[in-house]
Amino acid sequence: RLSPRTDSGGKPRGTHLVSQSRSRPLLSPPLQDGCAEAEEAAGPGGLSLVPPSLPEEGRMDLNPSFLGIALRSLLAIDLWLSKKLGVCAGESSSWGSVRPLMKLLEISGHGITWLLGTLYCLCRSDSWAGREVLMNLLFALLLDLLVVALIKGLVRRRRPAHNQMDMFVTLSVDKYSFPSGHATRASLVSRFILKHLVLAIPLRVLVVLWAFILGLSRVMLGRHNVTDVAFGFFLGYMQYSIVDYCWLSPHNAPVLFILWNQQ
Ligand SMILES: CC(C)=CCC/C(C)=C/CC/C(C)=C/COP(=O)(O)O
Repeated sequence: RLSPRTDSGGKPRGTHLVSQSRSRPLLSPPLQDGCAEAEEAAGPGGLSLVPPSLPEEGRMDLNPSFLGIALRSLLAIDLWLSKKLGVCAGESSSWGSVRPLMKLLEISGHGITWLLGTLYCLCRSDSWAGREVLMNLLFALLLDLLVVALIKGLVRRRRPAHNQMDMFVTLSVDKYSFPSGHATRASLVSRFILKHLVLAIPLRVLVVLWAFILGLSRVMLGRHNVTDVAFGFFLGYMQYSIVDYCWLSPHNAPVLFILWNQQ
């Protein structure tokens, strides 16, 4: 049933759907007391104009904002595309045979791999310059874990239904999918490497390719929706700017470097 939406002065502002049934609403929560009269006034099952006494919960807006429509459309496209691209989500999926390779890629971008690798290199490093870069990489990785955990805990977006939760070592917030921690790490680390390591062009291309394929593999494995990965890339890129801005050096963080030197 359609009824006019009114402002506080009783002037019509838009149109709402009102539930047909009082006991079991079709599109909205149960109608409250004030709505009963509105239903009576509407008569049996027709299009009608009712008085402005409907509570907000009993209405469904039929003229949402442009932003609302755009966001809903984006979400629908995101879910549709993510499902289509989730070709390695299970062994029986169309690309199920490449799943082990995708899981290998997953480990290459895992937090533990990068933390342990950086700590190992830090222990082996015998130059101040090397130690400075690695100390900042460690800081970047920890910052990334913290930021991603905070956002995942706040947003609480569920992982896609077709995902199998068989990931290598996860934190409790990793049951959520927005943003992709692998994507943030991939873009943060690759930007870091490109800035601080002197590499030949083919190796630089390989670093960018690794980050891109790692992001894509998250969707192909069914771990994430496309928007989780896209936002993850953006977030990781921005996180590097924070690391660059707060760059730790023996001048601004002498204690850190002296302590490490005594290990
Ligand atoms: C120091 C410390 C808290 C280490 C924890 C390392 C760890 C277990 C990180 C989890 C990495 C992970 C599985 C992230 C999830 O990635 P998504 O791409 O699936 O969001």
